[in-house]
Amino acid sequence: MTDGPRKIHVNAGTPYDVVIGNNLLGELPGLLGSDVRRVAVIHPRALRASGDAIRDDLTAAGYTAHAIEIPDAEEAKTAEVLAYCWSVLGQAGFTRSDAIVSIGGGTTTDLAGFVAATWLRGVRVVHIPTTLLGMVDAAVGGKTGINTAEGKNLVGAFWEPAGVLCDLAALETLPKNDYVSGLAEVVKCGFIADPVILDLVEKDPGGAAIPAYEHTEELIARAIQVKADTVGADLHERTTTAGGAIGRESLNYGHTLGHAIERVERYKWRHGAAISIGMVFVAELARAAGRLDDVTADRHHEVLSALGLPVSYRADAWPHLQDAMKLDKKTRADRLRFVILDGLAKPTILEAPDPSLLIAAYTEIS
Ligand SMILES: NC(=O)c1ccc[n+]([C@@H]2O[C@H](COP(=O)([O-])OP(=O)(O)OC[C@H]3O[C@@H](n4cnc5c(N)ncnc54)[C@H](O)[C@@H]3O)[C@@H](O)[C@H]2O)c1
Ligand SMILES: O=C(O)C(=O)C[C@@H](O)[C@H](O)[C@H](O)COP(=O)(O)O
Ligand SMILES: [Zn+2]
Repeated sequence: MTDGPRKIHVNAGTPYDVVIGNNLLGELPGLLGSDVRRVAVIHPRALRASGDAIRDDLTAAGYTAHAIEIPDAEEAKTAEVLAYCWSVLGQAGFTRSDAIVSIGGGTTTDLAGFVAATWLRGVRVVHIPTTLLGMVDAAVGGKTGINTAEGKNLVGAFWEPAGVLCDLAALETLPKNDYVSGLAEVVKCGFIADPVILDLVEKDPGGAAIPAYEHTEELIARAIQVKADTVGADLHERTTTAGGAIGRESLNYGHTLGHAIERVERYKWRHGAAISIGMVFVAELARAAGRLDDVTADRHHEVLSALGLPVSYRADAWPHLQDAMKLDKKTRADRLRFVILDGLAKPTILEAPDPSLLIAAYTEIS
């Protein structure tokens, strides 16, 4: 008897499943539903062959299918690429009963999800993430959007997929630094909610850094479960209170500084590399604020650097980073708000920390 694919249910606004396994394309027509006639398959340049193959399968199954090629990586998350996709849909006569399929990494699912959210005010979308980061994070939970010159993900919408298909074979062609970048989000889930993830990575960090690791599927499933539970409880990121109860904002652990680094680097860095530094920074911030114990704070630097992720950044960049952090989505009025840990798996918000604490924390990582 062979094991079937694993399914993680996301009980958010419109419930759906994240399917993890191999050869999952047979599930696609069921997720598209019976009304759909036209399908646009949005893929990055690097996955042209996969995008074309899905388009051809859909055509053979009776759909009118189009492949829309977008740039690789962050170059896809722009207003120009968004407008290009809208024009293809318009020329192909896409109606509200038609659908988008995304196949690619988090940049593709973010862009394609936003295309789906905005075309005719919303059409069905199915994500087929092909990076580790896409599988464990970007394709799940309905955050979609693009970057602007002023900051990361500044324009977007919550738009949930009808389903997510994680074909593990896709990870075999992923460059190693892209795979390791995805591990940063996996480790994030370990720190904010599921420390077993940290144990599994620390057992053999060199092994964990490649998809053939014996615990890869468990790491992926655990990280998706953290994301599913979190967005299921607070889809629209509304429940965090000044009193310390924290909802979806916990998934932004390490992202306040991380997104600022991405902007300073003009979106040339991988997201996971930037948030790795961001997580070490907030661990130091929490330690400096007397909120986090030394063992847990040190563990950030240890586990992330053991995976080959960056844990420090240029000292002279601090003024630019401070500037970029002002536009973080968690900021309220002029008050910066950081997700920190009060202990392992105890995320909370540190509101408007004293500038001396911020400088102390940045000094530790620069
Ligand atoms: N919406 C969310 O909740 C959410 C969560 C986390 C991250 N994100 C976003 O995700 C983005 C990062 O995603 P990413 O790390 O997947 O990067 P990515 O989408 O840029 O993919 C990395 C590179 O790998 C290529 N690629 C993708 N799959 C491949 C495969 N199987 N084989 C070979 N090459 C492949 C891509 O074309 C790209 O060049 C960031 O923009 C980040 O902001 C969004
Ligand atoms: O899903 C969430 O919520 C997250 O914060 C997950 C993050 O890993 C992700 O990078 C997300 O895109 C960041 O969202 P943003 O609202 O800070 O742009
Ligand atoms: Zn992220």
